[in-house]
Amino acid sequence: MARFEDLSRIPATVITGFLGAGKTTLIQRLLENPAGRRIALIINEFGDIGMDRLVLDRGAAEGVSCDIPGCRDGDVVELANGCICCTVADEFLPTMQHLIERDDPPDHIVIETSGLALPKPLIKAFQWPDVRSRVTVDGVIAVIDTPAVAAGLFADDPAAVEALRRADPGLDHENPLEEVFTDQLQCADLVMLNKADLVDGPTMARVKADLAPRLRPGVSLLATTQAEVPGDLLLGLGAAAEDDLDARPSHHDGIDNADHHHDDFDSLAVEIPSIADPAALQAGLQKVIAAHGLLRVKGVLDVPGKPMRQVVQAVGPRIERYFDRPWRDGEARQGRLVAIALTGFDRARLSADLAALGGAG
Ligand SMILES: Nc1nc2c(ncn2[C@@H]2O[C@H](COP(=O)(O)OP(=O)(O)OP(=O)(O)O)[C@@H](O)[C@H]2O)c(=O)[nH]1
Repeated sequence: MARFEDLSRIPATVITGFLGAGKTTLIQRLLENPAGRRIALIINEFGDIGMDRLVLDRGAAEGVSCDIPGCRDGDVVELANGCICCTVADEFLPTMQHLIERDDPPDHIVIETSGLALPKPLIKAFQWPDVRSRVTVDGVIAVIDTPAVAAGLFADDPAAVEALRRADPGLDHENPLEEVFTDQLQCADLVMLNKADLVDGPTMARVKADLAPRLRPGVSLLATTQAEVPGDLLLGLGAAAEDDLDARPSHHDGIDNADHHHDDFDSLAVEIPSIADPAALQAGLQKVIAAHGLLRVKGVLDVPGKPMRQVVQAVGPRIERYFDRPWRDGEARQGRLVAIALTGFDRARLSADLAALGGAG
């Protein structure tokens, strides 16, 4: 792949990847080690609730900055109205325009798409004349949850998928997870096989061998743990993806964005009272995740007597908890959990089950 810096335009890196694959982790790495670049970040959330801000916004004013060294006021912009590809005109383009017209424009723009977003409509937005003259898509990075892929989470009936693929990569899959996953793979300039620590060597080799034929020619697969990768490798790919859209097939080529299938997924948030025993909550959450088939849970907890808030992260059945930062002065110590699942779950029951976890601790 040609590497060049088009100095007349600001490079933008689009980070895609299914829910919980490690996109936010990658962004933390990039912001901590920006390789000398001033990076502006656009975050896109699924649903109304800014979940990633929970992780990234660790200290500063709401949604405008974070406390990672080098991150300036206004460098983090959050688009919280659902799928970025549906809000391009209303939210994304004005945000881009604002960033590039600043007196001190960033050296690089990083866009984290929601784990359920199809990347191609977003890249198409870079063809918008005002944006195209000032910004180029330097590269599309797909972050992959390797253990989830190894466990077959995204697989439809393999024979049917294979037949579809041979016939037309733009055809719908039966499984909406597979559909999002395939679109993200086919749009990528670089694929990170993240969570390498959770699979053994032969499994990683198998996933690599399975995915390689599904990528566009020349796209590399990179095994990573905690999205650890040199910033220089990610930023500066020089892909100019907006000029190359036809080579990136999508399930929704030729389909009006308004029609696309984000209604396959839904989110729900509940407030959780102070929790003295987060381990008990975790055990309960494990059961709720299994009972409702939740794809992703993220949130914060208030543990009485602790100055720090506790973050809860669940990707499928795997749950992580850690204290990330002190509650701020004047900040309500309010716990909350956000869950994402395939549409069709019993909202009332899930809501009750999650709320009941508040009694667990
Ligand atoms: N074991 C392991 N855990 C990881 C790795 N990378 C990320 N995680 C964990 O996986 C969870 C999800 O990571 P995120 O970076 O929030 O994932 P994301 O893609 O931004 O998730 P969404 O915002 O839901 O789309 C967190 O608990 C991370 O700590 C890794 O390489 N190994």
